[in-house]
Order: sequence, then structure tokens, then C-alpha cells
Amino acid sequence: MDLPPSSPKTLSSIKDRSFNRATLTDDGIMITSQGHCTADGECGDLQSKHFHGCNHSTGSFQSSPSSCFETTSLISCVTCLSDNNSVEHRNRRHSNHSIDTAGLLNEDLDEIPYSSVNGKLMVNTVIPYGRILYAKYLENPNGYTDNSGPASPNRSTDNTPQSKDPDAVNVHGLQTKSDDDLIEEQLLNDDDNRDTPVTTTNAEDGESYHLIEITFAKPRRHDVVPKRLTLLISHFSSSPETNVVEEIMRRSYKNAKINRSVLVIINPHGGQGKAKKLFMTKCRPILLASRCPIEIAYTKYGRHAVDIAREVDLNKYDTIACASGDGIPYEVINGLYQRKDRAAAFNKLSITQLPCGSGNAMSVTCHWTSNPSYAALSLVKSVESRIDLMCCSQPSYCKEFSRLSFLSQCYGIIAESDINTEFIRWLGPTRFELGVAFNIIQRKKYPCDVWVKYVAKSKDDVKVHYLEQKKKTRTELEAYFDDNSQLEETTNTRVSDYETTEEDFKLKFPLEDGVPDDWEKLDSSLTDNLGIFYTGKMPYMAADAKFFPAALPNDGAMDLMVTDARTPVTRIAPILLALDKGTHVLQPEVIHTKILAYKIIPRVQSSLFSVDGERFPLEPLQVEVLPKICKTLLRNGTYVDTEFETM
Ligand SMILES: Nc1ncnc2c1ncn2[C@@H]1O[C@H](COP(=O)(O)OP(=O)(O)OP(=O)(O)O)[C@@H](O)[C@H]1O
Repeated sequence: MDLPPSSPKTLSSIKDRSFNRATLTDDGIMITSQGHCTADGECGDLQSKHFHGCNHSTGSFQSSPSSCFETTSLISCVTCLSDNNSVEHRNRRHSNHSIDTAGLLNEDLDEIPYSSVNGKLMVNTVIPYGRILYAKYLENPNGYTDNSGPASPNRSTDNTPQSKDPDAVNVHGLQTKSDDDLIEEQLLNDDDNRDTPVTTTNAEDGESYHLIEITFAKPRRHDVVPKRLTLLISHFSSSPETNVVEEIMRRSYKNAKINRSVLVIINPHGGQGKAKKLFMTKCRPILLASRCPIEIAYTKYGRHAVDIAREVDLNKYDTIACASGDGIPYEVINGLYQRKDRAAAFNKLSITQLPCGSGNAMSVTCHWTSNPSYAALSLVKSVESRIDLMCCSQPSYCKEFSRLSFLSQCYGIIAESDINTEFIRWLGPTRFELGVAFNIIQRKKYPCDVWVKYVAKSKDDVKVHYLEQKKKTRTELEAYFDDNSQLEETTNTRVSDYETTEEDFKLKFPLEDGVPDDWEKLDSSLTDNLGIFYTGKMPYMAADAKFFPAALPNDGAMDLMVTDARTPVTRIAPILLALDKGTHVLQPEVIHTKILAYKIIPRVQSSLFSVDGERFPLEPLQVEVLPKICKTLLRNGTYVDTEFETM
């Protein structure tokens, strides 16, 4: 620690008067009074000095310093941004919202008056714990600074990171020490102050204040960016021993792991070549500000992520974050599956996505956003949760390894539109919609035979199953969140979680055993004229395509949707147009059920299957659910609300 040992001070100290005072509330850190200007015209809030060039000789609050205390009294919406703390409240508030293209709820941006024109934080402003990334004690703070800016006054110039080749990678594709590591080291070195309280006593009321720097995620345009803020924080506690910084961190990471160690896998070709830039500019600042140790691996060839996951050192990471589309999480899951210690791998690592590709269904579903910076915030704040996977077997590969699918399998119109339009990849997501429209107009049909093992057959049964499972999950989550007093101090997460064993990977319905007697065959008049066959485990297949609104993380079932190619275009068009709302599953022309397993035997000469967006061969395909096999990070412990309940 480079600061001198501190002795208690009083608030009559001129310097201390320059900082905003704040206190801890249930929802966040609330500004209780604004800092004064010092005798020499300096203000503790650097935004005034560095970003607005505030000159206090002309500033309005200097002429009447006390007016700040009286005139600004805005109570901001805290629970709206407090991602961790109130699942119920959040779901209630936002039940009528859908995700917009930036993945933001616009009200979030507008409701928090973080700073007024003169750079001061308004009294009663609350910085929600859900937005706080880090806190530490401070003795010589410089106030409100921009972490993402080039010249941070809080940083020693000696420590300025040296620029090295950011693409330098070792044999495993892991990045060698570069500017990322140096910035990370610098941030970690900053931690010296974390445990050392600097106490200041208010001579007037005897209350104890601590000079604390917090780093929080602040909305800026469509993103969140890390910002630092220095506050004099008082905390009323029965115990004088209370470490306020530890308390802030505990509340800020209530159901999440602090300092999650992350292996980031970047597909440099993902998102039409934008993945690396998106990660570096939008996600990395949030992860670093949260003091997450990160290592980066770049994929150098197709399916490289399978190899990386197969060889990854389980002891080094808690999370694999795929800065990519949905293709890389699919590969990571399959790489882990091919390991000898796969149960240990799935128990140790959470697989998540930072949405930097063209298809980002996992992030939309799990982080409730397709915005990379918000997804990074969700990554550091989310609850580790179990999800079901689907195990796919076909004759050509299942003797070696079956394939795990986390998202979907499809055959027919959707599969062809997804895969056979790759040659117009430059069109982005539009290529998929064009492909669907083209195939529907042609009324292309895809004959096949299908057998299923039902969990909920009729649409009414599906609703009942959904409501029951949702209620069960809600009860479990409430118990989980209430159980915080029993959390392990160091990790802030519950230790006794569900554990996968090798037994869980054993298939109940191996391909070679044929179709079991209790499976039902779908009506041949339908399957002879099949248009779409689509199974899924996540509600969103893209930001605006809520294909499976009844999908749940671990209900032990996958959703199946089937359509008949003979359905008139005048009926199928409105069905497809209802995809953004998810109400297509209610239409009589759409079959929607919940199943545990299925077998499909195609009866066409040339076509394909698409599994999680990957091309699979045109062979019999048998799939079953592997319950709770994989760990991921879910915002508030749930998938994004699809409003299926009220449909
Ligand atoms: N360096 C590389 N060279 C070639 N292919 C790669 C490379 N890295 C990854 N890939 C492949 O790119 C595919 C797509 O990856 P990803 O899902 O991240 O991208 P995307 O932007 O969403 O694209 P898509 O539209 O194909 O889904 C994967 O099959 C992966 O194996």
C-alpha cells in the first residue's frame, strides 16, 4: 500500500468537504449530500474539472454552495437497475417490455441522474448494487474519472501499459502477456487499499465516514461503461468492526462470484469480422473494472474452440465466455463433452456468451440482451445456473462421440434457410428471413417420419407444464437468494450446488436400441408434407425471433414446433410475422409440444439438419434431453421473460 497510515479525521477538514457524502441503503449507495468546493475553488468531483472544465468562479453552485443540498432532491429508480436484488420486482416492472435492438430498456438510461450539469451527483441519487463493479478504500482520491478514457488521473503515468501485439498467442491460442495483462495487473495492484479503511469522523454528529472509491457501470449512449467515483460513505452498523468496502462488495455481488476468472474465446471472424473489436471496446472494460482475471484465446481455424475446450486447464478458470455468435459456445460445450473428466469440467466451468457474432441467441436468452457491454455486466453479476442440453446421435459420428446441442435442431424450411444461405452471409440476419420467405413461397415440403416421447402433448398441457416448472424455479430461486447468510465468504456463492456425474451423460435411448414402445409416431399425413421441424431449449433464436416462448432452462424437456407445408401462404405469413412476439405457437396451424426425446428419419434426397446453426448430415437423427448437465450464467437466475404465461 502506498498510502500513509491514516488517522481519523473530521469533516471540518477542508479536503474531505469536497466529496459527496453517501450511505448504504438496501438497494444501493445513496448520495446524502453534495461536496462543497474548497477554499481554492477545487471540487472533489473530477467530472467538473476534467470533462466539463468547470470554473467555479462562474459555476452556479459556487455562488450558493448550500443550494445544492436543498434544490436537488430526485429519487432515482434503483430497483430497475438493481439486477441482483429483486427478481420479483424486476419481473413485475418489466413484464411488459420486450428487448429492443440494443438490448436496453430505454427507461434504464433515462432514470438515473448520475450527474447534474455542473458535474455533481444529486442528493438521493442511488447507485444500485447491481451496477457496482468494485469498491476500495482511498486516501488520496481524485474523484469522478472515466476509466475508459485515455488519461485517467487516478493512474500513475509510470504504470502506463506498454502496447504489445494484442494478437500474440501461444500454442494453445491463448494470448501471451500484452496490454490486456498490463492493464489488468495495474488494476489488480490498485487493490492494495481494498482492506484498509480510512475512517473520517464527522465532528458535528460523531458519525464515521470512509473515503471509498467505487467503480460502477454507467449508461452511455447504447452501452454501459465503467466510471469511478469517490465518496465519503457512512454506514450504520451495530458492529464498529464492519468493513464497509467488504459490505459494498458483498451486496454488489449478492448471488454472483466475485473476481470470476474468465477464459474469453474470440472468433475473429464472428459478427462479420467485428467480434474482436466489440469485445475489446465494449466487454473488456467492464470485466477489467470488475477485477475479473481474463485470458484471451483467438480461434484460428474452424472448430478450434472444440480443441481449446478439450484441453483447457479446469483449475484456471470459472467461466468460458465466447465472444462470438452461437457457434463457439456449441463448440466449447462439445469440447468439454469429449474430455475424460467431463463431469468435472461441466461442474467447474460456466459457459456463457458475449454477443459478438451474428447469431446471439444465448446472450439474448441468458443475459437478456444482445448488447455486448450489458452482457459483460450481466456476466459479472449473474447467477450460476444449470441448464439442460440435448444429445444428438446420427450413424456417421455417434460411435465416436454424440453431439451436444444447447440451442436447437431443425429440418425443413428453417434448416435450409439457416445453412443454405451462407453464401449471402454479407447480408447479415436478413439472409435467414429471405431464405424462409423463398422456401415458403415455393411451398417446399420435407417428408420424414418422426417419433416422440412426450412430456406435455397438447397446448394446454404445455401451459400447465410451463406454469408448474416456472413456479418451482421461482420457489427455488427465492430460497437460493434468501440463503445468502449461508454463502461462503470468499466466493459469495452457494457451495452446495447441483453436481453432474458421469452417470448423467449416459443415454437413456441410444440410437442402436431403436425406437422405444412408449414413443408416439407423428401423423404421417403431416410428416409427409412437413414444412418446419424445429426443436429448441432456449426461447430466443435471435434478438427478434421468440421461436420457443415456453422454453425453460432446466425443465427436463425440449420444445417442438411443426408446421405443414400445405398451410396456405396467407396463413403462414402472419404466423411468421408473430415470431417476434412468440404468439405463433398458439396458432392452430402450428403444432407445439414438450418432449423428452425424438427420432426423425428424413425421406428426401438432398437436404440437411441444422444443429445450433451448424450443418449436420441428412441421416436419421435421435435426440434426448440431458437434464441440468451444463452450467451457465443467467441474469437473475432465469431466462429472459417471454410473457408466455399471459399469452
Ligand atoms: N479462425 C477461423 N477460421 C475459420 N472459421 C472459424 C474460425 N474461428 C471460428 N470459426 C468458425 O466460425 C463459425 C461461426 O462462428 P460464430 O457463431 O462465432 O460466428 P457468427 O458471427 O455468429 O457466424 P454465423 O453467422 O456463422 O453464426 C464456427 O463454425 C467456427 O468453427
